[in-house]
Amino acid sequence: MSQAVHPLERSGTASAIPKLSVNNLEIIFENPATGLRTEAVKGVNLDIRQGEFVSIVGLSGCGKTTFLNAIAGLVKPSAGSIKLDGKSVEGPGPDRTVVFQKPSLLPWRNVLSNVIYGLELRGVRKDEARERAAKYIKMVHLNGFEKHLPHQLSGGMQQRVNITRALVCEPEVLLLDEPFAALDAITRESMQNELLSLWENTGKTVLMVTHQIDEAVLLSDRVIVFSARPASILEEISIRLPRPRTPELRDNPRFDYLAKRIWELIHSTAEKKVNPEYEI
Ligand SMILES: Nc1ncnc2c1ncn2[C@@H]1O[C@H](COP(=O)(O)OP(=O)(O)OP(=O)(O)O)[C@@H](O)[C@H]1O
Repeated sequence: MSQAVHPLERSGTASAIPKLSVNNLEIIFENPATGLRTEAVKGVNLDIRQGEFVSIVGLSGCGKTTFLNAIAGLVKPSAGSIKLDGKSVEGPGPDRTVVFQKPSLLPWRNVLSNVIYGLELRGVRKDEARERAAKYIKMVHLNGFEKHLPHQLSGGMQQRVNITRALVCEPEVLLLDEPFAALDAITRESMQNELLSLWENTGKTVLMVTHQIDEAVLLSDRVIVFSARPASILEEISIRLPRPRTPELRDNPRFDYLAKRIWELIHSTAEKKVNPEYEI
């Protein structure tokens, strides 16, 4: 198998400064009605390089989405810091886009119009917006469906529009929260392949939350295993498998070994006792 050049090397942007830098992150939710607190994230330190593909796995409810939302600027850290290109993240910004599990398309807008919506909000000229949208719609093989309304698309196609809508804004960092969870196995596999080729073509930095261990191994440069809540990093696993990655890689014994290792780590943390909430 030929070894593809990693987007990081191809772009020539390898730098000592991480793209994203999370330091001692702590997130505690407070319920104003009861005064009870839920500690979701505790003491997370993580650096992500430009062009890296990193996945986060962990038990349900451990704090993965909270962590991703903090990087998106949607959740405020209780302590610690998040830096993007060395600058503190204080809220949402055009440099980051989140793709959630459920497509949130505007039902009255067709595919093209949904894809260019974010560009309209950013004041991008109409002709430029259409040109950019056409490029990404083609990349995800949705050309021919530009005039379809969301309800005229399958779930997988809707999620492709959702991802296209995020990509067309050309964010520096793409944040994916279980983007393929609602899809059947076959559609999921084809979406994983599309995501891989999009990532290879665009060189974006990707941070993805997933419950699918094999998906994390197949796509990522690194898999971060979170502990039970409050999320802390249990282990970082480098995925040294050749690229381009194809589904056949699942037959590679190394793939099996890595997936089993991650599974064991998650399993080990399931034994940990978790307090649902504690009083201030
Ligand atoms: N807005 C909020 N207010 C209060 N508590 C919250 C809030 N959002 C999340 N939590 C709590 O934080 C903890 C972590 O939730 P989070 O959604 O980050 O977990 P997760 O790992 O993404 O779970 P899953 O894999 O099931 O999606 C949970 O105990 C949850 O109840």
